[in-house]
Amino acid sequence: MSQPLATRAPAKINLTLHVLGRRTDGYHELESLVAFAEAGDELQLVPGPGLSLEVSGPTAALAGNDADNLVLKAARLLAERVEGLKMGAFHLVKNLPVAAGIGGGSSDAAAALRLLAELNDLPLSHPAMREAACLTGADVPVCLEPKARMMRGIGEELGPALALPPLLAVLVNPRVPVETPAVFKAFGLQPGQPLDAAWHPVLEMTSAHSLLGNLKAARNDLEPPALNVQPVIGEALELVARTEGCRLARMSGSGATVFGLYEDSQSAADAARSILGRRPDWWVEATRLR
Ligand SMILES: C[C@](O)(CO)[C@H](O)COP(=O)(O)OP(=O)(O)OC[C@H]1O[C@@H](n2ccc(N)nc2=O)[C@H](O)[C@@H]1O
Ligand SMILES: Nc1ncnc2c1ncn2[C@@H]1O[C@H](COP(=O)(O)OP(=O)(O)OP(=O)(O)O)[C@@H](O)[C@H]1O
Repeated sequence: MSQPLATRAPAKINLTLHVLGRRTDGYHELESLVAFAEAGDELQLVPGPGLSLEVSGPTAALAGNDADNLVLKAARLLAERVEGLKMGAFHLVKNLPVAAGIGGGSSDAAAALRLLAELNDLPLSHPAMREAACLTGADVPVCLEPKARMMRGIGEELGPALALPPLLAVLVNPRVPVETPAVFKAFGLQPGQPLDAAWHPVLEMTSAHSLLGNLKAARNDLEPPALNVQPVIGEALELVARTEGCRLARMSGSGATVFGLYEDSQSAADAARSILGRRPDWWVEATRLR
């Protein structure tokens, strides 16, 4: 039997997210500074005939039918574009909350593409790889090489990888799923409607302190509509903002996950402990962002 290949599918965090308008096809033009956490799912591929998926882990039951899993969708889309693509049996260990604004399914799909690239000696920059990523979902391209960068368009325009200063975060999810289309709908733009919301920062990467200054001047435009869809997000934001040493509390993606940023790992660890003390049933992770 061939050796299994393995990779981690880290949570995606939208440090900023500005909506620039709605295209006539209904999708929204975005501008987002994206980073990645240490927390994530784990994906393994045992090379062999055919394509299959087994899912286990704490949040496996919430991820829907295996047949509809984005891991299989991405693999099929790549197989349609690369003749004789070698595949195999995927095993996904699902740790991340589902429908949580941290791109769990997208990161899993991107991880599947990375493993197939490795197995087939394909570069990640191969056009078939990029196409399969875009067609799987808007957040998949940025997850393909999970490093901090600017993301534009509907998610397909990626800036160069950025070396972030140490950013210590706490991720908090109230374990309430929030569906992305419902939040975009609540944002309320008509197809074809532009918005004047561009954010062209000169990112200050020399220290966490200076980058935090940039981040504070930005927003997540999906926060107000997500709060309408799921008011518990407001509670999570308040709880995080009130922790000792919290420099910024914001929602990621379309929610409901909220992150707090801290200048040192002790403050982040203390904040995570304090939030979990108050909400023992919530998902809370202290993590560095890259
Ligand atoms: C909000 C973000 O998480 C920010 O990173 C992403 O834009 C969402 O990415 P995603 O979940 O991978 O999105 P998809 O699965 O491709 O699309 C789900 C739905 O979200 C809406 N959608 C998504 C991305 C985008 N730029 N504009 C949209 O309007 C569309 O209604 C679409 O039907
Ligand atoms: N591998 C997967 N992990 C999680 N959900 C999956 C997966 N494959 C398909 N799904 C489906 O995708 C939907 C969105 O789940 P996901 O966790 O990716 O959302 P999200 O974190 O809000 O994503 P995003 O931040 O990209 O909007 C769920 O309703 C789920 O049924």
